[in-house]
Amino acid sequence: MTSPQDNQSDNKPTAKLTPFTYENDVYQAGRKGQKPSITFNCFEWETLAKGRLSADSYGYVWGSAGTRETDDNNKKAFKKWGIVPSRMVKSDFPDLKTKLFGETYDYPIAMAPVGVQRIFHPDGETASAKAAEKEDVTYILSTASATNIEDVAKANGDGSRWYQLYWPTNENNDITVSLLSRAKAAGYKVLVVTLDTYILGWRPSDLNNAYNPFIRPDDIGVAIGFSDPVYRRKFEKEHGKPIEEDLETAATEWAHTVFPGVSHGWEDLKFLQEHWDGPIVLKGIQTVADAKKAVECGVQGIVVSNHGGRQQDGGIASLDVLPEIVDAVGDDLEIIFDSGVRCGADILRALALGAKMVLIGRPYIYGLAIQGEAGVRHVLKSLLGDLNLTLHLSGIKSVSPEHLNRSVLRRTDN
Ligand SMILES: Cc1cc2nc3c(=O)[nH]c(=O)nc-3n(C[C@H](O)[C@H](O)[C@H](O)COP(=O)(O)O)c2cc1C
Ligand SMILES: O=C(O)C(=O)c1ccccc1
Repeated sequence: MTSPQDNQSDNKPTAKLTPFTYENDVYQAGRKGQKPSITFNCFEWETLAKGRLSADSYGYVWGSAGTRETDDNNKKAFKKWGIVPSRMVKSDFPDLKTKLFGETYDYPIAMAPVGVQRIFHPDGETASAKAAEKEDVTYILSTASATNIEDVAKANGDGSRWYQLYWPTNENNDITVSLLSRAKAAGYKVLVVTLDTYILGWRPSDLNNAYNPFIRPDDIGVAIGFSDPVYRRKFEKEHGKPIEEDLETAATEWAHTVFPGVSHGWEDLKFLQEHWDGPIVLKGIQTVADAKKAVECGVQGIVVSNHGGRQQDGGIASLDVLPEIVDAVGDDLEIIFDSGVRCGADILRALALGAKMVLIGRPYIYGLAIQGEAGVRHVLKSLLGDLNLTLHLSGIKSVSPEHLNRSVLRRTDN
């Protein structure tokens, strides 16, 4: 990636003729007869992944709730906003840096928490976390991961990482405290609490395959539970044997611990705030009313997300609720966005509507399925390269709200 600069004098066009961009590398390699090993067509990543994965695994990542209406709406919503370019803007490549929670992040994208990644590639989360570090993109680790908190931190090295909590409901909260202290000790800086998944949604593709990777005993989605000292002790005390002697029961009980079928309430947030001293972000907010409750509770951020349409059918697009939520609480906490982002223009649109950061879900998992770490890196570099050029060719100097805001968009459906 180019390192963006914005300190050029105002009266000279200064964009470098041969920037060190991904596309430039690819075109240069082409002169020597080398063709890229993975497509640059972002929609074909899904098709390629389908060719590589078992029907069960592909169905799991592609799957959405019910009739897929929420997922369809997510994708259609981006098309309702056209990007209107400004001309004669003298500037270098845009500055992609974004500020959240008092920190500067190199890029305005992060990798959404996605569980069970070893069903997509044997290297699973390790490959994704390595790719994240190499591309300077934040990795968000899911509680439903196939790799434990400490091993992912090791793979991520000096990279930026956040931890996503599926919030156990056991009586005295000791498992929650254990997960939080492990995440803190392993260098995860921000706690993302997912609110929309206290039970998995109605997913016809998984039902047809009779497939739920999370309840398998081969530690595909239970690595964090199985490696947790508090959960291990609790299991042993209750069953009189270690987890290893009854993986089946241990997996089922862990699933019930983190997906209890009942939501926590707003009042419970206090407990997390007492046990986590960094920023807390609530993922899954879709209404102004809930966004205001998040402000009242004193959390530092929200992810406007409908889980990529995987949880509730018949929902509206996550992008459609973003502007009203930004208008209501944008000055009070940080707003992050996900659901349906597939290309650079989609990232641009979500940022223009007021998000400070955009999470990428399925696309990087398709990259993982196609070529492990290299596949994830390809997807990240492609999305950033596409974003970079789309901004630049729209005459937008940076992703800060000063330059990238609603004035660059026009509704196309009225
Ligand atoms: C296979 C898969 C597993 C996921 N697992 C989690 C998870 O463990 N925790 C979570 O908060 N969200 C999870 N999500 C939702 C993503 O974090 C994100 O909200 C969603 O993928 C965004 O939509 P998109 O796929 O259209 O980009 C998962 C999504 C997929 C596709
Ligand atoms: O599939 C999902 O969307 C999800 O959040 C999840 C839940 C449990 C295990 C793996 C992923």
